[in-house]
Amino acid sequence: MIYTVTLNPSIDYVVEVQDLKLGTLNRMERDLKLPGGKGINVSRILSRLGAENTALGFLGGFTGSFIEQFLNKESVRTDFVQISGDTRINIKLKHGEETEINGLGPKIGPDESAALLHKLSTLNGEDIVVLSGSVPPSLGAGFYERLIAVCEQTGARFVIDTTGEALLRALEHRPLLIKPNHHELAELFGVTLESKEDIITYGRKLLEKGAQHVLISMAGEGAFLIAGDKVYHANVPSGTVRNSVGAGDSMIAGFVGTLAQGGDLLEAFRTGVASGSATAFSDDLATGEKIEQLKGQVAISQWS
Ligand SMILES: Nc1ncnc2c1ncn2[C@@H]1O[C@H](COP(=O)(O)OP(=O)(O)O)[C@@H](O)[C@H]1O
Ligand SMILES: O=P(O)(O)OC[C@H]1O[C@](O)(COP(=O)(O)O)[C@@H](O)[C@@H]1O
Repeated sequence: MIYTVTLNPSIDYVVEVQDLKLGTLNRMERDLKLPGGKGINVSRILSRLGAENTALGFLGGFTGSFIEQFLNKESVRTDFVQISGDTRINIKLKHGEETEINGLGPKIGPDESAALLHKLSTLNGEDIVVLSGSVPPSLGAGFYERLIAVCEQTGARFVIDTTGEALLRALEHRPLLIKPNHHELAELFGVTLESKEDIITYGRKLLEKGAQHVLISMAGEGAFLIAGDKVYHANVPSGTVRNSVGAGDSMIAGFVGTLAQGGDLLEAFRTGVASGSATAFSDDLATGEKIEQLKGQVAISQWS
């Protein structure tokens, strides 16, 4: 079973405004309320791809109820720890470009965090845990390491989608997969990446530091998969971008979901890229049909 962990879920409030003017009244062209948070996005796509999974994490307040009800309507299995605080709202402002304003998230108490750790302690070596998204400040930056320690005790493999120090610290625990985009890769090493060769050089360093598989996504520029001594490149299908929120999570879901269902590495890479692009071309996350439709347009070549 795949378990996604969203420590800091969100209602993604997608708002479209023409000619945004700060400091004055603007009226929305359209708005959309969606369940969000990286792990939840992963679970929604996994379910649409037919990959069995359970969404874990923290939910609370009226915002948490909205998310739980939305996921249940989509038959996404959930087992969230109910908390006293309100789950946050993240604003996704579309005004020609995309501006995101993400909330900090609610306070998580010690009993609440202990309840999540207990849920993870019941897993086993057949399971995959996807740790994804920001950590609410009250849990502390080291909380991902506590979750990883539980995975190591149970034998569950883990995927982590976070950035900076938390990602670097996770590498020595041999994550099954990490997926920084090329900007996050540059920030990780404090360098400017001038070429695709630079991206590969630094992507390989993540493998040397312990990651078993490294996906480097580059938005509309395609993606690299680095595994063992091989590097593969995929182009992205053509299409019109409608909402790229959740594209990275969709890519992770496509990759992990395919592996979990017995697909090989390149099939997983293909499905991951198709899932990311299909979401970018959708208002909400991609449907399974749209992902299948785009898979045929993903060309993969061995880079080295
Ligand atoms: N503009 C785009 N055109 C086509 N596909 C896209 C676009 N933006 C994202 N995608 C797809 O989503 C994947 C992940 O997107 P990216 O923006 O790199 O991740 P993240 O959301 O983690 O930053 C890409 O590899 C690609 O498959
Ligand atoms: O676009 P991505 O990176 O795939 O993730 C989008 C998700 O991440 C979020 O922006 C949350 O990100 P953080 O957890 O890093 O705050 C959600 O609002 C949204 O659903």
